[in-house]
Amino acid sequence: MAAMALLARILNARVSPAAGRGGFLSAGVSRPSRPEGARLPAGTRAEDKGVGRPGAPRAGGRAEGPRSLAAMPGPRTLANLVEFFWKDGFSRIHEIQQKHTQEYGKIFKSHFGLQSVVSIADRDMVAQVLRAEGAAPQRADMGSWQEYRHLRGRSTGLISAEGEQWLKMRRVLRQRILKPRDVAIFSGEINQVIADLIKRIYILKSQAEDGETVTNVNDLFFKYSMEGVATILYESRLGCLETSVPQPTVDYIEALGLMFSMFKTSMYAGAIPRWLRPFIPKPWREFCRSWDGLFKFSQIHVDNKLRDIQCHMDRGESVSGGLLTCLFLSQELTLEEIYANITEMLLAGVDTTSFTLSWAVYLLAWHPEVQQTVYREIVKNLGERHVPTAADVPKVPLVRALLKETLRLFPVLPGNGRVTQEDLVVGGYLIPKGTQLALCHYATSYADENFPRPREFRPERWLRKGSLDRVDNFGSIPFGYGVRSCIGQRIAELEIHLLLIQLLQHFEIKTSSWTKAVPAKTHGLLMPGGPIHVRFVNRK
Ligand code: HEM
Repeated sequence: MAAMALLARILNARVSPAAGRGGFLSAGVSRPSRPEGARLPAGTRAEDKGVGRPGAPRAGGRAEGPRSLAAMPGPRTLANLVEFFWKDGFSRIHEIQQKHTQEYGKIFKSHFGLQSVVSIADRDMVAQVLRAEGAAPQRADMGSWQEYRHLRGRSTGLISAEGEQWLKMRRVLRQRILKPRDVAIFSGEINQVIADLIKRIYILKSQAEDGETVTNVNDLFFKYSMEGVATILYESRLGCLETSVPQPTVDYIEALGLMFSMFKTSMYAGAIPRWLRPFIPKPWREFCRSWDGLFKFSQIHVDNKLRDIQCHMDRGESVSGGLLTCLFLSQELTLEEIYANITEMLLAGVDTTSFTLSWAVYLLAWHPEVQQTVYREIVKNLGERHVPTAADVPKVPLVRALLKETLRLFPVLPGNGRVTQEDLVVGGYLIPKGTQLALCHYATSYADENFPRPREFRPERWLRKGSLDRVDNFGSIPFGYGVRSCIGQRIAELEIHLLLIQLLQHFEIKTSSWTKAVPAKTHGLLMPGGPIHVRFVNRK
């Protein structure tokens, strides 16, 4: 299914190859103290080794300047075109990150037509770029998103907005959903959705040939994620987990599907200059059509809720509620801003969560010993049938570790983007203001120096050994970092933690004769490259 594909398109498609052979153990990111200096071979300069400040005098006394982008290694335009368009590199962006990192090193430059992108596949450089960001970081050029909104008289939402407009909306939403305690109040609603999902699993099992296998679990988790996030965003149920799904919900799923199926087409929508549109109209037309569908759906549900609130107010009753109610009553956002943000959050919150759940279940099925350890912790600390709430999650650290390890192995957004807002020196190179950076999270997630035995599924690597132990690691930041990080992180975590606990309480998840090894593929997001089939065996 589709959703966050467009955000991911922006974030990933620009993530091409990453760079420079070996070399950069740690690289400084700082504002350049002077313009481009003399060029030295990569790996020989002080700041390449992370031991010099740009512009600082070297041991011999002469100040050494950063190298220019022209000196940065990277794949040539033609090689990139062949890789992406001829060899369908768009579905292997995650692998290409690793390949290019090996070929060119941890910082490298790629060209896509007129645009060049600097890719960074080093944990410390990523950390320093993100720590150096200003008040309103920019992820990528959102011109086509903004143009659609302008055309239809719509507002931008958090994903598509920039500058002051973004800051204003982020400030409002941050107060409501950014902290775990803000979203803890939704445990009850999410648990109702989980109860429906578990009922659905029993129904699907009863229809299965072997009485246990659920085929294509992502279909199920897509419905769960959509229902879960909509419960929070719209404060109402959509009926995704019912046997017969209501028509507007079916229409919305189709609009998402359209966006997903035309992933490449929609990429071109932004890339094709306006003057060419009369000659190649399809990408832009489809892009608008799918946004029309997504906005329409959100508007129907937001309006329903607002009418309901208005009725209560007209009767003089006091009104309280969740996110939408608060947004409406506080009047900090205009109605158009509410529509736009709810639309973009729904778009961002469905596939991301469902792919992560699919991978978690896949990993548990293939690693029964890990599953058993997690299950034992749940039974010991929560009990066999205790319905958990957010307050219970810290009592089962292995469940949190399971999610972190799943997202390390399968980061839904294998790469992220930033446009530099001032000149920076990264890895010894001067990166001018306005450069598109691609942060290669997939490559850093699989780097030995960040995660020993990186291919192994070992949730316990995320457990803290003591209260002072820190397991944060910029090698794996699946929700991003800093002021522009994922606003829905706590919602996603709540949905995933509560569901994993209850799934394991009810079922032992096992492979079946239909279960195959499923590779990851990039289709905007990093997703299962084939259907995942597993058995849900009832616990005694
Ligand atoms: C496993 C689930 C999820 C993952 C892995 C994920 C990951 C991400 C990442 C990596 C970013 C970019 C952060 C950055 O640039 O630093 C992002 C942005 C965003 N996410 Fe999520 N996300 C998930 C679920 C959700 C959910 C459930 C929602 C909504 C309820 C959501 C809403 C957003 C929004 C609105 C943005 C843009 C924020 C901004 O620009 O201010 N995400 N997400």
